[in-house]
Amino acid sequence: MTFQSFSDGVTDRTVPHLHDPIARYAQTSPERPAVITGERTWTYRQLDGWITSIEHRLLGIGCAPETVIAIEAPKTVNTVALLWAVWRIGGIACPLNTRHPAERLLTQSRRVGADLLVAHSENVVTQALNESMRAVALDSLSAEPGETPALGEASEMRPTHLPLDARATGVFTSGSTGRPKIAVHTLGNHVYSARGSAENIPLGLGDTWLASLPLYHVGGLAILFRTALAGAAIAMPNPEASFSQAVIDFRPTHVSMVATQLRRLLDAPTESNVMGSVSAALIGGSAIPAEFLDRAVSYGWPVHTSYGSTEMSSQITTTPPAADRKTLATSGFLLPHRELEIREGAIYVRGRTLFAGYATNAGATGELDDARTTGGWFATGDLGYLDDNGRLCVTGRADRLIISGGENIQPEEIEKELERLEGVRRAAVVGVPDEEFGRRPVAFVRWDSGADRRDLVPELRGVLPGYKIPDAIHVMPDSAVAQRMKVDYEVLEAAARKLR
Ligand SMILES: O=C(O)CCC(=O)c1ccccc1C(=O)O
Repeated sequence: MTFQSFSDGVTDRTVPHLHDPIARYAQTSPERPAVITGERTWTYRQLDGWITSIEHRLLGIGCAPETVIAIEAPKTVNTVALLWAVWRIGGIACPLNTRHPAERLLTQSRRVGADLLVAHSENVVTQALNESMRAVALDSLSAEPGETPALGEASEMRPTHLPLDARATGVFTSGSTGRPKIAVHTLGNHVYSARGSAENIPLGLGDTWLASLPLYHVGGLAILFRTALAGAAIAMPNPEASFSQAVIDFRPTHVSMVATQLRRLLDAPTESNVMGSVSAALIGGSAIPAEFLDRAVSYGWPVHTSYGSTEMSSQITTTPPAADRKTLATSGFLLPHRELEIREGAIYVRGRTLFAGYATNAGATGELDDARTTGGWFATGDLGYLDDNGRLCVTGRADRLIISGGENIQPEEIEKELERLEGVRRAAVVGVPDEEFGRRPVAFVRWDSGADRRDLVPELRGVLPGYKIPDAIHVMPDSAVAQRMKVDYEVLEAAARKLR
């Protein structure tokens, strides 16, 4: 049994309140940019005033501490202002995936126990009202006040201390299979996540973090907290703009991206110096194929690889600035305010960034399923180890492990090798029942357009032991691939059985 534990070294007593960072910067550096869009810049003073006006509208329609507010809203400055207003009144914001159809949005609003649905789409508001749900249009609620209040006026109206142990968000986890769970975070979870992040990736006055991830994912929300705590600015790209265009337009100092965005950036017909303004590119969400990492490193891009989860309020481990190639191949070092332990090859975590629990049928305010084992540890479901230097190496998901003839096969390892081969855009490996071995791996690949579609088995033989060579390699059906190249393994398991 491996047993290694890192403490965050924090010995101070829990600070129960946070001085609202936007109100604070509105006082101390009112003219500093808080949000930048293609059209204009909002200063901390202007954003603070805007938040205050939304706060009053929310209070005016009966919202109070612990009110659950489901939000269907695009990634815009209005949504940022709305979110901070919800946190100011002590509400619980549940941002919904805007790609879902209206029916699903209403179901999700019910699941979080929403007292109010704020929706960008008129159709969603109408349908909600038809089903006697309380709903209001984003535009009417978060319209910018006609006149921005004079300096200091806004923040003096209410106490601006936010309780860190209050529930602040309910986020739908993007599990690869099954019904998404609702992870409920406290405000303190997000705040300590941001503080630990800042100790590894410096962020300060004058910096700009591109809001390149959806606000309904924890990685998008984390950008709000990191920038607000640092007095930095968020750049809100036009929803139609590509990632590379947004980087060119805003010249941000910081970006967050998933592997697909990194790949698009590498493939974009721009020069390698597109990242010239960027001092930190945080890459998370999944493992990054070695080939992309190599190219990014060869361009000198300041990448940070990371391992995080919704339940841990984004990053858990991250590589430091200017890490060498070997370190970047790992998920990096444990950040402050988190603890990590490996038990029998499985990754357990706890600490100040660990969420409050999953919402049960009682919604985001009710009793939570706190999902912890003894000692407050949370099983991430991921497998991995800490290397001799204390860097985390993630090897795969526990629930995807294929046991074949008594041997453990981590499908992610085969996927990684397949994706390294010329012309393979995406690979997915699933286990299928087998009389002789119990289970055997079967692979699916998605080819690049114009790729030489060939038998890949001989190439795999050079890099994998025989028992890890898939019994078959099929072309991935379109029905198994969702947005962002996310694969539905359940669809593939069914397909693999049929194809046998
Ligand atoms: O894996 C997860 O669910 C969290 C991923 C995440 O938050 C993230 C994803 C991509 C880029 C940056 C981040 C981040 O940790 O901020």
